Amino acid sequence: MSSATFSSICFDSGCLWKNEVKASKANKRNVGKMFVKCLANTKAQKAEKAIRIGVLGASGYTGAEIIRLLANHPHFRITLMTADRKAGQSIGEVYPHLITQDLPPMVAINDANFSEVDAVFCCLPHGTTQEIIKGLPRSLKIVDLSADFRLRDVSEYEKWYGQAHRAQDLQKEAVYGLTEIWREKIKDARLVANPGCYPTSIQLPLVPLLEANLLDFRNIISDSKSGVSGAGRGAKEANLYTEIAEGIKTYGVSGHRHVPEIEQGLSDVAHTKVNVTFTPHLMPMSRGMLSTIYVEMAPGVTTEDLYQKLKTFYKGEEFVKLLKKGANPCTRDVRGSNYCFMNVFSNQIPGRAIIVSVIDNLVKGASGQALQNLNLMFGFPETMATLYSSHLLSASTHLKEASTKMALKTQNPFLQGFKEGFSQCTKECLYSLSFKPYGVFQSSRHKILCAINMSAGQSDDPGKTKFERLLDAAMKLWESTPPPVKSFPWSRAFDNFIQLILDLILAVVKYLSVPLLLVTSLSEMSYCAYQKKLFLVPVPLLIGIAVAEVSRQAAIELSPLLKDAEVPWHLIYMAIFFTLLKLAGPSYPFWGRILIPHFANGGLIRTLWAFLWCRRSEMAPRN
Ligand SMILES: NC(=O)C1=CN([C@@H]2O[C@H](COP(=O)(O)OP(=O)(O)OC[C@H]3O[C@@H](n4cnc5c(N)ncnc54)[C@H](OP(=O)(O)O)[C@@H]3O)[C@@H](O)[C@H]2O)C=CC1
Ligand SMILES: CC(=O)N[C@@H](CCC(=O)OP(=O)(O)O)C(=O)O
Repeated sequence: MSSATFSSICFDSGCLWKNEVKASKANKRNVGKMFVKCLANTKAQKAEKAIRIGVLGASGYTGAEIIRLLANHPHFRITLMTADRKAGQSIGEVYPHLITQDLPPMVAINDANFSEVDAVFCCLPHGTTQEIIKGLPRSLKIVDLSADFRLRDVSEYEKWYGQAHRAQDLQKEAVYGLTEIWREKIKDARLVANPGCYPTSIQLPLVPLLEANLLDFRNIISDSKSGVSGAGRGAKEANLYTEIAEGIKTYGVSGHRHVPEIEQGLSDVAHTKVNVTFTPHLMPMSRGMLSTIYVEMAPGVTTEDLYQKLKTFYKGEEFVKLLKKGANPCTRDVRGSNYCFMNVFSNQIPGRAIIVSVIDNLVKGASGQALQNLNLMFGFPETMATLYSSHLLSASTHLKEASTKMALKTQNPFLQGFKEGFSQCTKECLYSLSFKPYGVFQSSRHKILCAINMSAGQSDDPGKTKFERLLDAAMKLWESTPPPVKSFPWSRAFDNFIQLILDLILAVVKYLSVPLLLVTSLSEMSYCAYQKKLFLVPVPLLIGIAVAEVSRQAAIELSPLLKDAEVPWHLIYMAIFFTLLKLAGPSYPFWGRILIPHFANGGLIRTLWAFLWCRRSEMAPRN
């Protein structure tokens, strides 16, 4: 059951995109030689710069999710994929929804050439993973999705996983990858142990509360439910459709191997041994996870305190959202996305509260969080290729803050790209983010189409039938259009249009900035002349040029990627700084007015020179 359902969901979300790609392939054949050559060059340039990724266990569920997400990543390129039973097959044979991706065939792990990769996602069964990771070159960055490096105490590992740990040295090096909690450590890690899905859904709401001493750490109960894909794709009798459908069951009631992981994570932040009663349930659904957590509050603490704590703790987090009060988190709303939605409820028993969290076990519970982590390890924004608003229609009904953000993201792909690029660069400007309007638009459109398709296919929302009819009508209209209209490269034309507008803006800024700078400097010089200090002007001017040059070099030294970045954020910040300094000119005291505007002019001259004239323009369309 699980595999069939899973594949069909993946196919649902991928099929429109597949048609898009098919269409664009057909279009490509129609464009002139020059354009093809230009595209080929761009592709080659991109390939040259890309970070090469290996997906070990690509034929499994989490491997397939990594591949789906990486399709939208501007810097990671899959160059190696391994499988066991399915070695030798292409990814399209194993997962039809991934058929359009241009990827190498899967090879057996023993045939893998690890010199072809810079980093790996290890999506292998626990136990197997330790041996394999032990044999990998030390130059590789690794995100391990299995449980093999999650428990610091190797005797605990042996107790719960039934075998001795065979890579104890590596265990010491591993950093636990619950991104929102340990992101500073993850940034510097070489080996990240990605958390289990249940531990993710339980720790995300509890960590802030335990850290702030708001809970009684001896009295935590989590009743958690998982979709069947949590058990992997391997055939097991217990996971047959007939065994799962129309029923719910508990398993691992007296002890599940995620208990020590959850207790380790919670004890770390509570600074005392935390015990948890944890009961997992298997649900008749292919993906999704819900944890209902019963807690005893510390004396004097109220449900409102818990709500406010979570609200402040996760303020500004892209992937962890506290719902508005009273709203029930639902697995369907996070399906296919990297979100964790949560809420806090009061209980009629005084001193007790109930917390509910939901994730998609394959995304935030596995591959999405893994990609969030590898992004961090390479200094990229966590949201790169992980932003995927999954359930367009129902999410907005009760998600106050997140919904507006999501709506903005899905309805205005250009704004989404801009926001993603700008805010992340502001936050993490160590590395430049490729601000590629083409790629942003195309990948966002892919996301929208997937989201629309998923919503239309799976939603119980009343708007569904109306929406489906609308979609049908649009499809029919499209079908009846004459072939020349259909084969016209609409998407590329639109992309070119956007690029043209951006080029125009840049040209205007470029040629307007010179006269503006000249005119304003003249007025500043006339003030100096009036005060009989004109002879001093070259001094601050030259100092300004020198300071700008040193700052520019320092920024490139700190982050070499800035040199070839498509958006030179360091120069933009410098230009803003010098402009503000200059604008304040008339309000400076006497000597300030004589010296500072000319210093700013010097800085601006050097910055604009570097930005507008010296930089190689790489704004070429993404393939
Ligand atoms: N599923 C989930 O929700 C989550 C899973 N995880 C963890 O992630 C890891 C992968 O899980 P998942 O993708 O679900 O598992 P799957 O069973 O779906 O996939 C396992 C993958 O590993 C390959 N494989 C199996 N045995 C070997 C071996 N001896 N040597 C080399 N490759 C092998 C399989 O190849 P082939 O198919 O060709 O046999 C397949 O590609 C597991 O450790 C799991 O515990 C973590 C969080 C959530
Ligand atoms: C439904 C189901 O079987 N789920 C799995 C958990 C999946 C997961 O997170 O597993 P890892 O710890 O292995 O990474 C289980 O309970 O064992």
